[in-house]
This record gives sequence, structure tokens and C-alpha cells, in this order.
Amino acid sequence: MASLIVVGANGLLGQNLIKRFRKKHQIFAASVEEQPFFPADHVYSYTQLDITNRVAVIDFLQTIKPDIVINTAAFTNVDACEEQPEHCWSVNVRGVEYLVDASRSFNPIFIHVSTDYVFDGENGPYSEEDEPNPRGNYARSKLAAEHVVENSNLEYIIARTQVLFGVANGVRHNFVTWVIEQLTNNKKIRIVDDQIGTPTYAPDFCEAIDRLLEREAFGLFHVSGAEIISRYDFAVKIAQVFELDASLIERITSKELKQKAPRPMNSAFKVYKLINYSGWEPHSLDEALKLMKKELAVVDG
Ligand SMILES: NC(=O)C1=CN([C@@H]2O[C@H](COP(=O)(O)OP(=O)(O)OC[C@H]3O[C@@H](n4cnc5c(N)ncnc54)[C@H](OP(=O)(O)O)[C@@H]3O)[C@@H](O)[C@H]2O)C=CC1
Ligand SMILES: Cc1cn([C@H]2C[C@H](O)[C@@H](COP(=O)(O)OP(=O)(O)O[C@H]3O[C@@H](C)C(=O)[C@@H](O)[C@H]3O)O2)c(=O)[nH]c1=O
Repeated sequence: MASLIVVGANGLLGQNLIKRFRKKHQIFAASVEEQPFFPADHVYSYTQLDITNRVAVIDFLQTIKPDIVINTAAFTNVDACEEQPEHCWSVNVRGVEYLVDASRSFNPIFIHVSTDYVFDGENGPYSEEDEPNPRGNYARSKLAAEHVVENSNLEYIIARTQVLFGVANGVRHNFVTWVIEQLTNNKKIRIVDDQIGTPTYAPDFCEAIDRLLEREAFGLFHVSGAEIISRYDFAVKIAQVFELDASLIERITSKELKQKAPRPMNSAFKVYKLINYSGWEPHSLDEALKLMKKELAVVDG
């Protein structure tokens, strides 16, 4: 059993990581809110921590000196990052610098979560060998944070992921929960058919990390589903699996949606490296959505 800090523990990924690892490792969860969103029990502890507070970060990490640090904390509202560039940089880059600096003295395995948005989307699908070209504040901040981790001299995994979907308490909607909510309430939705990616089931992301850790496979990894799909086709698939009315979904282009931050058009990942190093393959989208449907059925009672 290793000791493991999950930073950003109240987020979608943070809660899924706690779910995955709490019976296997000793977990110290930390996030910016006062209370934990994933029910705290005797199996893990929770501490309020703002990663932009350097002293608090040093104090927390150096008290625990864990074997593994997983950072999922970030300012993840991509459009809001355009309006609040300083906050974006402070959380997404400086916060990571503080975590890395505070870790140096006890040398943990440092796992950091990054994004497909480091690519401009002009030549996807992308492998780990491809050159990033981030557009927009969120994207630039996430690439800068990758460099902080790469230059840290710590043993690290940088796991780039994308279009995460899954179940967690009190988090903002992910694409799947948003589509389900809209269609369940008989609302029409307009979905872009020119943004293409490889959506990622959050529990799959956690399994991938677990397997990479077990195999001591370090470095940069693309950790996503393996199925390349447009947001429009994904929405239709969600409607099918959740038995909702797909005729409410209108096909549009990104120009019509007018999002504040630029989005990559095709930022799908090649996941060969992940499959090779982990000896495992992510679920198909159909399988993942069906698993999520079961998870939601349990949550909804
Ligand atoms: N969601 C996605 O599709 C993708 C996510 N990623 C990356 O994966 C990681 C996890 O994403 P996800 O779980 O979806 O994100 P969430 O926004 O659900 O979780 C991030 C968590 O970090 C917390 N947080 C924000 N600022 C701070 C801070 N200063 N100190 C401590 N905690 C803070 C958030 O709190 P609060 O909500 O109150 O701000 C939230 O609980 C992020 O690094 C993100 O960039 C990468 C690609 C795709
Ligand atoms: C709201 C809306 C979104 N969309 C599409 C466009 C958009 O790119 C996509 C998802 O919307 P979001 O705002 O959730 O997407 P976005 O916040 O851009 O999603 C990202 O999250 C961050 C944290 C990442 O790092 C990325 O990998 C990615 O998964 O859905 C529509 O087509 N119609 C709509 O009405």
C-alpha cells in the first residue's frame, strides 16, 4: 500500500481516482472547498487546500510526504480562462510549480493531468511525439504546466486526456451528463459536428493510471478512449444508449456556436503508447456509456 495525495479531489477525476484507489492505497485528498464531495469515510482523509497558496501547499505535502502525488486541480472552464487569464495562470501553472517545489525534498512519483487542447487540432489524431501548438489561455497554461513537471527532476507521468465523462458529486456538467439532462427535459440542443476527439470514461482514465503505476511506466501518455468521434455523433450515441430522443439534436458547426476560447477541430489521440505500456485497452464508447448508465442508476437509487 502506497500513500497517495489526490489534489483537486472534489472534481470529476479527483472523485473517480478516490473511488479507484481508496481500497488499494492510503489516500489523502485535498481540494479548494471546505468539505469533500466524495463521501469522506475512515478509508481516506480530506484537507481543504488552495494550490495557489504556496505556504499551505508546502505545509500539506511536507507533513504527509506521500509516495505519489496526483494533481487534478485546475481552472477547467475553458471560456472563463479567456476572461480571467491571471486566475487561469495562477491555478494551472503557478499552483503546479508550488506542488512540484514542495515535492522535491521527498521525491514522490508526480502524476499530472493535461489536455488535448495543447494541440491546435489541425493534424489530429495526435501521438505523444507530435508538436503541441496551444491556442487560448487554458491551452497555453496547461502546456506551460507540462513543462514545469517535465523539468522537475521528479519521476512523473503526464497524462493528457480529453472530453472526460462520468459520475461524481457536485461537479459541473460533463458533455454526457449535459446531453442527458437536456434531452431528458425535452430541450433541443445544437451540437457541433466539426470538433472531433476521443472521449474518455473517467473510470477508464483511473484504470490506466493504476496500470501505468503498477508497471512503473513513466513519461508522457495520451490517456483517452480509442474511438474517434465528432461531438454531434457522440451526442447521438448518448441518446441511443440512454434511450432519449435523438431528433432533439441539431447538427451545427463551431462557427455557429461562437465559443469564446478557440477549440481544436481534430484533437483525437492515438493511444498506442498507453496500450503498449499498460497492457490494457479502454472500453468502447458504447460499453463505457452503458457502464455509466449503471453508475447513474445506482446514484439515482
Ligand atoms: N474535464 C475534461 O474533459 C478534461 C479535463 N482535463 C484536465 O483534467 C484535470 C481534472 O479535470 P476535471 O476533474 O474534469 O476538472 P474539475 O473542474 O471537475 O476538477 C478540478 C478540481 O480542482 C479544484 N480546484 C480549482 N482550483 C483549485 C485550487 N486553486 N486549489 C485546489 N483545487 C482547485 C476544482 O474546484 P472548483 O470546482 O471549486 O473550482 C475542482 O474540484 C484538470 O487538470 C483538467 O485540466 C483534461 C482534459 C479534459
Ligand atoms: C454547450 C455546447 C457545447 N457544444 C460542444 C462544443 C464543445 O467543444 C463541446 C464540449 O463543451 P465543453 O464546454 O464541455 O467543452 P470544453 O470545456 O471545451 O471541454 C474540454 O474540457 C477541458 C477541461 C479540456 O481540457 C478539454 O479536453 C475538453 O474536454 O460541446 C455544442 O456543440 N453545443 C453546445 O451548446
